[in-house]
Amino acid sequence: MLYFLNGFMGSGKSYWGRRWATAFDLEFHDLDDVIERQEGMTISELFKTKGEPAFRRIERDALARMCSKSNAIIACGGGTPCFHDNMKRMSRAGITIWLKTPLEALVERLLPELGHRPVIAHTNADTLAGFIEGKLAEREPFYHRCVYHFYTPYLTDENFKKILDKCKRHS
Ligand SMILES: Nc1ncnc2c1ncn2[C@@H]1O[C@H](COP(=O)(O)OP(=O)(O)OP(=O)(O)O)[C@@H](O)[C@H]1O
Ligand SMILES: O=C(O)C1=C[C@@H](O)[C@@H](O)[C@H](O)C1
Ligand SMILES: [Mg+2]
Repeated sequence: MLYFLNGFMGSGKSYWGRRWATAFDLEFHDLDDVIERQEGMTISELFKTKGEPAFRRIERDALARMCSKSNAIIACGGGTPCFHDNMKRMSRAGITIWLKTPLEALVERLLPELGHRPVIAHTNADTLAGFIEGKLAEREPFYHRCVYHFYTPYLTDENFKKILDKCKRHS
């Protein structure tokens, strides 16, 4: 089975994905890392040199390739479910999970990282929270389409294990 972790930047997709893959013996793929390796540049450089629409096409194609894997956790990019037919594709290929994180935690985690995240690079300590709030309003309808919603302050390994066990019972 394939498990797709979705959610806003800084919600912990890479953190939990890596951790659960190790704990439950699954492959782990981080879509942003896959793209950076393939393109030979960072996501920030990709946004600068090719622009966001080109990045979104590269992201769509990388996701499509991930969908042919099995027994893996895929940590998606923060915008992945919001572009092209990515949400539909993930829903068809496996289990979609939304990692929902409070605004305050996102601000605290993202503030030191502005330089590595092109979507928020233009913000600062005064404008980041407002910008995230607006983006979340835009993106939550997509995240809501995930089958499972995990509120990250209370998240444990056991939450993911329950999904794994359910999938095993149904396979
Ligand atoms: N439960 C947690 N405990 C401690 N640190 C955490 C936890 N969840 C996330 N973090 C930390 O918060 C930061 C952001 O998490 P992470 O990089 O996993 O987010 P992401 O959802 O993959 O973001 P992006 O979409 O930008 O790739 C990292 O420094 C990570 O180590
Ligand atoms: O939220 C977003 O749109 C993004 C999140 C990151 O994971 C990267 O995929 C990229 O920086 C875009
Ligand atoms: Mg990540």
